[in-house]
Amino acid sequence: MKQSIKAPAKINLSLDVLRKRDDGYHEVKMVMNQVDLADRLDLETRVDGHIKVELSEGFLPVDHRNLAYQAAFLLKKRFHITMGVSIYIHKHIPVAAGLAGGSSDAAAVLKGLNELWHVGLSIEELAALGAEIGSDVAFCVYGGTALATGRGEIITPLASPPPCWVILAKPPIGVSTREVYQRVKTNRLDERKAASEQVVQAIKNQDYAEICRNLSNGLEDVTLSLYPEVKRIKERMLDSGVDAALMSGSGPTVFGLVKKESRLHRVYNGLRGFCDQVYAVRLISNE
Ligand SMILES: C[C@@](CO)(OP(=O)(O)O)[C@H](O)COP(=O)(O)OP(=O)(O)OC[C@H]1O[C@@H](n2ccc(N)nc2=O)[C@H](O)[C@@H]1O
Ligand SMILES: Nc1ncnc2c1ncn2[C@@H]1O[C@H](COP(=O)(O)OP(=O)(O)O)[C@@H](O)[C@H]1O
Repeated sequence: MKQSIKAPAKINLSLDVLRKRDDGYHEVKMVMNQVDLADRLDLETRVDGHIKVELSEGFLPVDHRNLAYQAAFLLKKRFHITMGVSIYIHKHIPVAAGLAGGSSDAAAVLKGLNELWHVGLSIEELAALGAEIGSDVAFCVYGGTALATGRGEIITPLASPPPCWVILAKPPIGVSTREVYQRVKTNRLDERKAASEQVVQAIKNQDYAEICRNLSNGLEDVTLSLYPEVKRIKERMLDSGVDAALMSGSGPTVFGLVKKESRLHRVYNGLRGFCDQVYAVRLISNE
């Protein structure tokens, strides 16, 4: 049995780092939204019980270090599945970019194998399993737009924001999420607490301008000071005429929101001369 499934990237419209926890993670509050830049995964069941991962490009491990492999392995072990799976990942999302490409691959495998292996788990159960793989996987299982709390694994679905274009610019560096969290200054956390609430409210009101005014990421200062080229891309993005710009997750991808399609080409072309990986995509709406 075969299945082809999309694994979309995400952006963080807000990311409040509330406090450091005793388990080493940080308590966060984030508004996340998927965008239509996606990997595609072809899954095919195997009777020999093995899990095999192949990739369209050669820079990622295909063994237990691959998050797609981990998802299949976890489901197989937890539910004593005898079948195996071949997973072919057509990689389109830049890696270690703050776009949750790996997490989304893991979520797609969980959802795909839940059907192909007839496991019969609910979305909540799949998200709980996903959280064992990484903090962003639960959101990727739900998809669309959501508020994420805890270490990012407690998901409350939200209405979709008003439609707009999203320009993504990814500088040619990889960022360690762990390092960025380690460098966040905890004494500045409380004053940022309100940003996600404002974004949630603006989404409820379908107020695009208010969403733009409240974009905020508590990890941005850390990555911008470590990598000045990310700061330059954000400045360039703002100069090019986007409505608002912010770094996604731990970076280094910077995204800009653009309402008017007539402005999109100018923004896109302005950034293309400056950065090799630029994408013009849309927000994905909740079904
Ligand atoms: C920053 C965010 C925002 O959406 O995304 P990315 O930049 O990775 O896309 C996430 O919080 C990243 O989630 P994810 O990439 O799944 O992180 P994990 O694998 O769970 O954790 C990697 C490391 O980041 C740190 N970490 C992660 C999540 C969290 N709430 N607090 C943390 O301190 C921990 O040191 C952990 O060891
Ligand atoms: N299928 C996968 N796709 C992308 N990255 C993966 C995958 N499996 C494991 N990884 C590892 O996960 C880490 C985070 O990747 P990714 O999810 O793309 O970035 P981010 O967490 O910044 O959004 C990378 O260091 C990468 O080596």
